[in-house]
Amino acid sequence: MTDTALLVLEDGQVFQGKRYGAAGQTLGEIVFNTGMTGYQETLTDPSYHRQIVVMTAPHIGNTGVNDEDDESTQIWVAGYVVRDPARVPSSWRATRSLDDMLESQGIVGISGIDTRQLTRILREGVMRAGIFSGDALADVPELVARVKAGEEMAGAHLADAVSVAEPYEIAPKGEDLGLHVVAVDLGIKAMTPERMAERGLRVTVVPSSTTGEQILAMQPDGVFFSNGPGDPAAADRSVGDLRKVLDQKVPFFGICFGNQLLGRALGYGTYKLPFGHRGINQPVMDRTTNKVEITAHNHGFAVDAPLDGESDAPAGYGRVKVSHVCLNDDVVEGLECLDIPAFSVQYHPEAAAGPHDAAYLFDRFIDLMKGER
Ligand SMILES: NC(=O)CC[C@H](N)C(=O)O
Repeated sequence: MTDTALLVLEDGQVFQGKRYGAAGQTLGEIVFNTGMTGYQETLTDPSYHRQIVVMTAPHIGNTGVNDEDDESTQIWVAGYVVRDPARVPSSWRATRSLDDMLESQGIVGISGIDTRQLTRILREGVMRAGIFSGDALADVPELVARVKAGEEMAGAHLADAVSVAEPYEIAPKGEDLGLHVVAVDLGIKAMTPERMAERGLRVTVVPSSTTGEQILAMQPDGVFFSNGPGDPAAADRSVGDLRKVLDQKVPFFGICFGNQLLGRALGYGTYKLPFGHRGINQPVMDRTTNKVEITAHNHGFAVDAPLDGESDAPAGYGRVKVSHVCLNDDVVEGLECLDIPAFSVQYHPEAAAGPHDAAYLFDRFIDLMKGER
């Protein structure tokens, strides 16, 4: 079987490379990630469901993969595009090569791509794409037609496809603060409840289908909505569940998709960014302390809320402040409610992978639950 693979963009542009991971066909929205490290966490982040991920860092796989850094039980990216994969992985933590991990989970990838040129194209706007190798190769017009028949990310509701089937509990590690958080899994990364447990919280992770009433019946001290794939505009059910929590003034914290859902629950709109933020090197201003933090991002949508001053939540939850802003493009990166105990960020304080600058947000959640804000 030939090792040739083709990456085909919806606008008809074609890149030729070599099979990386499994051979076959995959379709998805093609997006780029600017992280220099953390490929294992990226691959297993459920928010990448249905996306083909291009790594802008040229060398991928250098440290192989290990048994500790998965952010969920499987790889979620739809396909993987790299420039120069490591031939010999080297790390004392590695248990296998990245190529092996991709292949064993049937993830179709491509290597040898000029990812710099590709990223310049995607900065004009993300689009649908496909990777084809082995038996899936065909002539280019046929492959473009398959790509165009693929699903769009706008309008996609994907949280239920990645969420857990049954609730599970994570016990506090170290000192028990006696506080219980119900964390709704819309595509949660493993490190998020872990960061809470490390601070002494008891966390019950529940499926995305858990209703607002069911959440409240657990009498939580705080409610958390996780990151997750898909278009927040298609998540009306979760917005309704969240409003039930906000109505009862139960302390709330949201990350990424959870931030977009808080935005929607407050009555703001969301919109699709031209190419999104993905990587572990994104500058964000915390407008409460005026400190700049370097943060981990993975989002293609954002909340449309007034940047300056306080605004009245259109859905009637009192005053809201945009608490964090991305310094690259002024995109809303955090919301803080001033009259109800709720806040959220668009980025990833759990930092897996990524810098730990934003870990204080978990402490803010604890303060909110203790009524100390
Ligand atoms: N990581 C996330 O939660 C992503 C949220 C949403 N799917 C987006 O792309 O913006």
